[in-house]
Amino acid sequence: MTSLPVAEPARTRRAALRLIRLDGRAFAVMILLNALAAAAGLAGPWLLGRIIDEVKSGAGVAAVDRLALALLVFALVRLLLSRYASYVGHRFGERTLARIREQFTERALALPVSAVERAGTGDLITRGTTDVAAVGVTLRDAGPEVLIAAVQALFILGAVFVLDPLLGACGLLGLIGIWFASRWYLRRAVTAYLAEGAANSALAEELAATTGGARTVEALRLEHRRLRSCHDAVEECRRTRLHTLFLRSVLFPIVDVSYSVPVVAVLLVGGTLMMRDPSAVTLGTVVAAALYLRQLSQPLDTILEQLERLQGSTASFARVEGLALAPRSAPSEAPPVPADDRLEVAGVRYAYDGGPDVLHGVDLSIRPGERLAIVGPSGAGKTTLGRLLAGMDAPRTGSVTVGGVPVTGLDPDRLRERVILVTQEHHVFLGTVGDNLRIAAPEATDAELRAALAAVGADWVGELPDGLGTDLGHGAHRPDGAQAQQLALARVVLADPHTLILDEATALLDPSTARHTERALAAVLEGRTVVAIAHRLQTAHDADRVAVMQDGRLTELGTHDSLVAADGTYAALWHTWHGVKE
Ligand SMILES: Nc1ncnc2c1ncn2[C@@H]1O[C@H](COP(=O)(O)OP(=O)(O)OP(=O)(O)O)[C@@H](O)[C@H]1O
Repeated sequence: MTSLPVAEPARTRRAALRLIRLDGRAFAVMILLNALAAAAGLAGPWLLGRIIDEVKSGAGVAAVDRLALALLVFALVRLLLSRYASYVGHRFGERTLARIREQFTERALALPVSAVERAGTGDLITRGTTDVAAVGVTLRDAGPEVLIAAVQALFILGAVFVLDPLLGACGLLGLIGIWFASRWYLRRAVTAYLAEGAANSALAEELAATTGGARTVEALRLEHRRLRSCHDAVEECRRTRLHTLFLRSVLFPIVDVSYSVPVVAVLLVGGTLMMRDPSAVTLGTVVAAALYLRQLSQPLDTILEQLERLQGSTASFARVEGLALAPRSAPSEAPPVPADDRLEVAGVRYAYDGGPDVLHGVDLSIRPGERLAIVGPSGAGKTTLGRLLAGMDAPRTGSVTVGGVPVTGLDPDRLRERVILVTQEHHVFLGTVGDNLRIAAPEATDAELRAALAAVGADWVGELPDGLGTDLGHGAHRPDGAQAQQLALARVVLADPHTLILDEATALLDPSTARHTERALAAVLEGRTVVAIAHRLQTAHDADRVAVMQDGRLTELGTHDSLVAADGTYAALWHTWHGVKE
């Protein structure tokens, strides 16, 4: 399985800056308001210092009252400013998250089917849900909180330096412990938390597999083996959790002690200075500086707490942004128009994900209106050729063209009008019956939808409470396998392609469903070019021509009768199958 790309750090940074620029005004207002709130917060300790000095110098109650009132006013101003700042910040976060979601949906829809198939839909879903949500939380909470805390910490340190540069230097020196401890921690935390997350996922997977397959486990007496693997998974969870706990148990005590160090240093140095020369520094200044440094623990705590989250969501954002690096399916400018409906395969070689070639130079010309069956042993390359014919993948070398134009060069709408691959997977989308059908023909009228449903024998739609307007899916009408297939085939009728690539759509169905589908299919095939990847030789017998594939090569091509007469591989297959039938 090949994962979808992940953006490298420089690209992730550029994308983040682009998002900020798109809502630059709100971002600037948020920063400004936070800075003002932080500045208002600085008044508290300074005013307290002033009160102490006023009391010491014997000033009256009125002076102290004035300072106390100012203290109250600044506290109120700070509260209002920071409230408004977080309101602006949250709005900025939600708008940006909406932008990321829209961009993600756009990019996901532009991905070629082959890229999603190779990465597994799980990867795309995790990026679209867990990763986008993690980025959202960061944008709304962690990001602004860290910014606010950083501004506050800077202002507080600045204030101590303004009060007295020597006391400021003492405060700064006291913080060195935090700097080293957090660097030590952050270097190890990412891997440790990733390992813990992976161990949790593995345990969940083990438990789900054991409970989901309980009957099989019981029938095959696998209890001991399952218990052992669950036990191993639990043990790994414990081990990784203990490691992250150890990291925290080192960091937090050091940080807690380090918060007190600058305060103690300021009190010691300030006290010594005062005793030596009372005019050098006042008691109020020393107390204010100590209070400031005490206040510093709050923003620093926030920064440390959120840094981890920021690291996690940076990884998430790199995965979300990585989608931009995936190949896009639709060609952008002036898509070419096919001259006619002839499908040509010329010198096609194909390899999955840089592996060995599984098609080794296939040439095939399919006439409009013809029915061609492709047969061959399992792994011969029939499905791969079918996917290339339907434009779901491009050949490594050689070409697959319709009317002279490469099928992968057609835009999706035009390709849908030309070639459609019909497989056994029939997805029913959330929405009404009409919505499910209009995917293939957005402009179709209700009458056209009904005609398509009638063509595939989907009479059941007429009996639904709201007909075409009936909701399908959870909590609404849930179509069974046969009905889902009829909807898929009605979509094909509506798209009206001239060529159908049929991956033996009925081969894996139960007999009653298969009967229904075969009737519907016969109606759909009428008047079209059909390339059937045949698992049953009856399909080959009924076709105009049969192509035999072996080991990625087209080894025989001709009518059923001529191939039987030629007495080659097809004849042998036919006789074996016929023999088995009789
Ligand atoms: N997604 C994939 N990744 C890597 N190799 C693949 C993939 N799908 C098919 N192959 C390989 O390509 C070769 C051709 O497979 P393909 O499915 O086209 O054969 P097939 O004739 O359709 O077989 P079957 O009748 O079993 O469906 C096989 O060797 C198969 O293992």
